[in-house]
Amino acid sequence: MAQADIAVIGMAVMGRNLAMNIAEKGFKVAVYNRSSARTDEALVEAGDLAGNMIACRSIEELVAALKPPRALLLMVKAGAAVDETIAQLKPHLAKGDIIIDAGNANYRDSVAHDQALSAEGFEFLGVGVSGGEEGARHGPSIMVGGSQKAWERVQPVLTAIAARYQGESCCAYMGPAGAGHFVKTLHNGIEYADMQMIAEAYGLMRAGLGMAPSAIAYVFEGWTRGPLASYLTEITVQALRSTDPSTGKPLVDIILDSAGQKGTGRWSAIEALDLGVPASAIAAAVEARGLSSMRSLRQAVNGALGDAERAAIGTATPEIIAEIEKTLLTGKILAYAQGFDVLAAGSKQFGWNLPLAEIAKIWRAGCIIRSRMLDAMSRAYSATPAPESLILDPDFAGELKASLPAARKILGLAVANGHPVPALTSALNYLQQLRASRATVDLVQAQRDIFGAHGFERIDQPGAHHGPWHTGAE
Ligand SMILES: NC(=O)C1=CN([C@@H]2O[C@H](COP(=O)(O)OP(=O)(O)OC[C@H]3O[C@@H](n4cnc5c(N)ncnc54)[C@H](OP(=O)(O)O)[C@@H]3O)[C@@H](O)[C@H]2O)C=CC1
Ligand SMILES: O=C(CO)[C@H](O)[C@H](O)COP(=O)(O)O
Repeated sequence: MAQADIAVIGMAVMGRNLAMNIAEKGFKVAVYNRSSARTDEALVEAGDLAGNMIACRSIEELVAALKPPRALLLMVKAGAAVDETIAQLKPHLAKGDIIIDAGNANYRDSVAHDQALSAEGFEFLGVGVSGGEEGARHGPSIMVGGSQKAWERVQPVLTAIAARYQGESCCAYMGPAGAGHFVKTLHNGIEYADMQMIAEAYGLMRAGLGMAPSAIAYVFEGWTRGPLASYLTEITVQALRSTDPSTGKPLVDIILDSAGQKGTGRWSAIEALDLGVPASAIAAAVEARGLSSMRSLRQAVNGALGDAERAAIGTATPEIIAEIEKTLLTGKILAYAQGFDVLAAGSKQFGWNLPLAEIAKIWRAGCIIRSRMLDAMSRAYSATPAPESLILDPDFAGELKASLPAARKILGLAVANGHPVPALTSALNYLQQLRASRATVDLVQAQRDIFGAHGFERIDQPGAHHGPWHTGAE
């Protein structure tokens, strides 16, 4: 009998935890996985919650279990798995049924799915979900894109299962299809930058100040009570306090220094480039992960040029630690500013009218980049008119002004002493370029005109100009 409010397809980490979350909120959820063993495991793991779950072992069974119009939430691998699942579902669905892709899809795929499915009479939602396993189980941040009608149908479920920040649900409608996954992609781009900059600050304390992981954990723990308070700061403490049971060494020292990535960070950097918006801190973080995985090249360069001599940048005094905190704060504000600039540009380009203040609000809890700073960001974007950049919000401008001298000093020391700090320096250079009263591209314009007659504007006369360029010697 059709009795389930929603289906979840994909019983891996995210899907099974979302299903338990849905069941816990009092909804009936039909669950299905390509291989049934995972469905069985999910039901066992659900314990008492299994009473609100209907295990289905075929697509036919799944579709029959759902109340019309049927809502089917896919939580499978992004890309081909989504395409294949949609193709398998379609013959069994009726017009008006809703397919929800809640994985980390590329927003372009969501736009294409929406077009194809709506032409056949189905509804589509592209939904970004962030929070990992814990978030999926107890409250993720949820970014919805797609048809309004479909959103209204599933809003009670999605709003109920999302995280709450001071009583407000961290689930919101972002705009038409594509908007939800675009916002999730930029969430992950910011996530990459934040994580990389934390790792660079760690590197400065470890190799630059000679501190042990446990001592650095203590520093990060202090930072969880200040402006850097965030989930990522908290899990950094957890990571640095962990010990490898088999060797007794800090676990972080046992982990291969080669980072994985599934694509969302790279997509953020690509979208930023496509939209012509600088997102240098995000791009640097993506490149740092890519470079970390080029192990044979790294070894070859190390062998050819010798080990990088990472010299001390000082001793671990409270003063220098406070300066590193300010450096990280500077980088973090700028990375978020860049991420929001890409969102604003995408919104304009695609006519989405993305709610920037709302985005900052629903990122305050549940998601991986949840942080104290996002509350101030939601306030900043609630202003009328909204600031052109977060850097121009008086509170963030004040924070940057106060932190900038420390960031310059620390990053100067880092570069001079051989410490790689690509994301932090990218962020700082971005700001230094933005605030320079005169950029050095006057010379670039001169070069373009000399080799390509591209012309230039003068500061004292309107119109396009060429040369005259000096020729001959001296
Ligand atoms: N893990 C995380 O922290 C987060 C993940 N996400 C996103 O959520 C989605 C699910 O993530 P996660 O739970 O980690 O699982 P995975 O990304 O590891 O995907 C595994 C699931 O996909 C199914 N699957 C794979 N290929 C196919 C296919 N061709 N047809 C049908 N089903 C297929 C698997 O079924 P089977 O068991 O039969 O192989 C399984 O249910 C992904 O898009 C991911 O990027 C989003 C936020 C956080
Ligand atoms: O979406 C997420 C969190 O928000 C996922 O954890 C995602 O897999 C992280 O990306 P990557 O695997 O590329 O580090």
